[in-house]
Amino acid sequence: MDPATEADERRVPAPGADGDGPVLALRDAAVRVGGRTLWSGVNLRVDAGEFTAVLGPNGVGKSTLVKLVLGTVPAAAGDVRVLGKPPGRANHRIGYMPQRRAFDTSMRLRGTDVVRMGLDGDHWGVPLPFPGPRRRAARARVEEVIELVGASAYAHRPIGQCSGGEQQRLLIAQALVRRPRLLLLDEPLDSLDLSHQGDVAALTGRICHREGVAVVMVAHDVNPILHHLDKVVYLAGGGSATGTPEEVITSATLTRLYGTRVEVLRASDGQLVVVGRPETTGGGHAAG
Ligand SMILES: Nc1ncnc2c1ncn2[C@@H]1O[C@H](COP(=O)(O)OP(=O)(O)OP(=O)(O)O)[C@@H](O)[C@H]1O
Repeated sequence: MDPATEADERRVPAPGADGDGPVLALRDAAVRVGGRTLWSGVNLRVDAGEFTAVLGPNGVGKSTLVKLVLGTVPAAAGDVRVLGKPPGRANHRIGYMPQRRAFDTSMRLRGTDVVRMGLDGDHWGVPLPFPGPRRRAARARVEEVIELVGASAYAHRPIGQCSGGEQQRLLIAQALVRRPRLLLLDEPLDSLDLSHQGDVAALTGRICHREGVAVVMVAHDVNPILHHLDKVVYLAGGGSATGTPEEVITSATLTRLYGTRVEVLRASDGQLVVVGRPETTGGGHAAG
């Protein structure tokens, strides 16, 4: 970590302590990629300690919303603020876990090395030559965050030998190691079995609500995270709906967004099933 970054981190106030401004605010935002508008009119406010899901069908532009927040895709319209600044200016306070990161079974890097990379930035696998006290502080923070995500038992193993769920926990630890105020997770539940989905969802909910980190998670299926969520932004048909899951995942709202009759059913175990979405080929589909 360079000295400027370290100084920045010392200045990082407790969540909510630097005024009442939102961690993330989109007002009438739109994005264009490859010459076409993916979505427009998106409004979203995320505060410290709030867990928000970005939902919608494949290819609608969920990952692009994350890239907009990171400043790697520009807004075509509207206003976007991240910790009060234009996108890209506060990235050192954002923990980002991109979509579909998997490690080859032959990968020799240990889990602790992968977490440590969150501190070392671009120096993949080559720890920076920190002087003694900073090296000790870095090591302590890596251990702390590994404990926070419950990965102590396997963090010293080569990451290629960890299961998908274990790897996801270590990647969340990597995203958390610099004490971000905003955590952006792009489909972290993808390719996990149901039990691991539940574990990672609960872990994310705990980090968000107990540590005060704002979380924005792209999800294909809302059900594993439903009970932890404060808010959803549902993208479909070039538009969006934002609100609590109960407000947004309804037959009326999704019918309006998709422009065709869509029905939301609630199973006896509380799971949501969306029937009749345009890309749905079978009898039903988990909500998301
Ligand atoms: N740089 C680019 N140039 C052209 N098209 C792009 C670019 N980036 C993304 N797209 C297209 O924009 C659309 C939205 O992509 P995005 O990855 O945001 O969707 P998504 O909702 O996250 O999809 P999925 O659920 O399948 O991951 C896709 O059709 C994609 O091919």
